[in-house]
Amino acid sequence: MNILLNGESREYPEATTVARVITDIGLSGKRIAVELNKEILPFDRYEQQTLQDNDRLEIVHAIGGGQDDTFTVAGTRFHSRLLVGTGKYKDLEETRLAIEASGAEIVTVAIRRTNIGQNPGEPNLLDVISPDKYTILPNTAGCFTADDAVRTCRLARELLGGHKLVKLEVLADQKTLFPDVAETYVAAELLVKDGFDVMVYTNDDPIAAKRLEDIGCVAVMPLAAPIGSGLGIRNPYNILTIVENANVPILVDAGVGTASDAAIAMELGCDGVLMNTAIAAAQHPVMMAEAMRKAIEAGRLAFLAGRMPRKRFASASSPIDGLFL
Ligand SMILES: CC(=O)[C@@H](O)[C@H](O)COP(=O)(O)O
Repeated sequence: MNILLNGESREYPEATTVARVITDIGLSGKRIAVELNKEILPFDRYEQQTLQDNDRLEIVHAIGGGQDDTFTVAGTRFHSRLLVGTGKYKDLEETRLAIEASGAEIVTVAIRRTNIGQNPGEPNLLDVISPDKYTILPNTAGCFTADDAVRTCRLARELLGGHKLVKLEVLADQKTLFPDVAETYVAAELLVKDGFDVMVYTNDDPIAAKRLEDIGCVAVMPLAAPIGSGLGIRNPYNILTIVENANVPILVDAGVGTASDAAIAMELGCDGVLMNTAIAAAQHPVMMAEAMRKAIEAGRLAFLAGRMPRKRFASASSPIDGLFL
């Protein structure tokens, strides 16, 4: 039988249990949580769970602030579930400090608006955000057609020496900056055929999200609200449906305004959140970057822990049943 362990295929000659896989990879005895086919099995509840052919098992070390709680995009594992942009900062030093405080490992760069080598002689973002330290995620912000977006990704690939991971966004109009989903499909198909690993920005529409996954995108990134609006998650039920249907990482992208918005995205089961304005436009960007890092970790842990069911009526916090009064 075959299982997918943290995104990698693993063969077993016969049916096996989660406990056996954990022993095989040297983690027995540790307090961990696992995700089986997107469902969290916290702590010790997975032990005797028998795996089926093609089950997807993610190992999640939840204890200790998510130190080893990783997610995988295009075969690379990342510890930080917070992805950040580089626009709207006062200067490059503030950009550097905020990104450092965010703990982000993936940093997105608008190729049409940021110099990463295409304008020699001008300040180069890569001098402060080094590709040796961060995974640079070129994005196609400012592209309104599939052709433009594909051309921009190819330019990024040249500038970054064969880099395959890109964030595709094809926008429909200046006022809303909502994605043009039809053009996004076309661009995604062309880029996937051309060998790119495509993380794709889209509406909070479960049908569009699934279609982009089927096209071969390595991650799907539904908006929380319009880019730069800071309105937070407008449609949590759609985000939840997208997460439940997905076989690739789902990252909320755009419209987050403050730390609680980021935590809600994580509590809904998203794999991560990408944001820019909420940090860069805060009164204290570096402080907000740290708040966002903590919110992402707290939201993730709350998701793993599993929230209590909502109830319509009260139930006493200190039950007296069984007490002799
Ligand atoms: C930086 C980037 O890629 C933006 O296009 C992204 O969508 C972020 O949006 P916010 O600025 O609303 O966080």
